[in-house]
Amino acid sequence: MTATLMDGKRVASETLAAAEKRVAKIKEDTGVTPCLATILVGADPASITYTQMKRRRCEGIGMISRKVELPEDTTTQGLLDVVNELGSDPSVHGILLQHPSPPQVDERAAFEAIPVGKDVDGVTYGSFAHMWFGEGGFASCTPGGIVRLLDAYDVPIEGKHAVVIGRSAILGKPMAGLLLDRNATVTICHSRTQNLAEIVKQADIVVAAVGRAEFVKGDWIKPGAVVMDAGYSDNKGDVEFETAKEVASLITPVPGGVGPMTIATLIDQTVDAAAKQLGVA
Ligand SMILES: Nc1nc2c(c(=O)[nH]1)N[C@@H](CN(C=O)c1ccc(C(=O)N[C@@H](CCC(=O)O)C(=O)O)cc1)CN2
Repeated sequence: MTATLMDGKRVASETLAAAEKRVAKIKEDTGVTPCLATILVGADPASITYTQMKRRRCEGIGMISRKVELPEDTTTQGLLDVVNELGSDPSVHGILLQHPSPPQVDERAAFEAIPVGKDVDGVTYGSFAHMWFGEGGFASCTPGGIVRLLDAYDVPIEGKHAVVIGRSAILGKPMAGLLLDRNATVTICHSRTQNLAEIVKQADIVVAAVGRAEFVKGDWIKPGAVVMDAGYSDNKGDVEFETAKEVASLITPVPGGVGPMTIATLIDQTVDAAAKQLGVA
């Protein structure tokens, strides 16, 4: 069997096309243009690329992108001042703080300064709690994008065994919560899990979010399983793609799979936030 590739680029551009129509309608109804503020602290090359991509996608669908770039030596208080100002600015509907921040910054404190209604990146305790309790709220963007991609390919989730490899706050943990909310039976594994290969072998849906290139081997995959690869380091996935694609039924490539869905989800959630704040939801 050779797997069908899940085209995240195509699904992301469909999501953005639908968001563009909603942006035009919001402008027509309210005279206000939805705005996402992106905050980048320091000059990590990958983070520069990702924030540029986010801003371009915003502008490409007629939204305003407010660019905030802070120096590498920014203090926690300096960052909090910026986040608080954006949080109380009614012309800003969503706030994204690019992760990772430099080590001297208390990134958690900065995330928590984002008002939940503007947390379109789904990084605050409040957003996580809403999601975990199945009460909606903004999803962390990569897990949210993965669920959207599964839906776009009509992958059944309910009752299926989903194995999530990775337990980070913006990836593995929210991924497990979103799949649980869709009635999957979820197992969370990580780099210290014993018998990892045997557990992955039982999965109908595998989400690789461990942050290590080609960590998940093709011979761990059950024939016919759906493989979602959330890895993004140096355009290499967390799954050994060449061997896994011979066993899986559906698989995401890197690049062109989950990555584009992360950004499309961020933009779509910003449009949701703007509509809600402007009373046209
Ligand atoms: N505040 C956040 N920080 C980070 C997040 C996040 O969701 N919120 N996720 C990652 C990085 N990331 C977004 O920020 C991200 C990574 C990769 C891609 C992507 O589209 N990759 C492309 C290839 C990119 C290229 O051509 O260079 C792909 O997979 O096709 C989007 C977003 C960490 N930080």
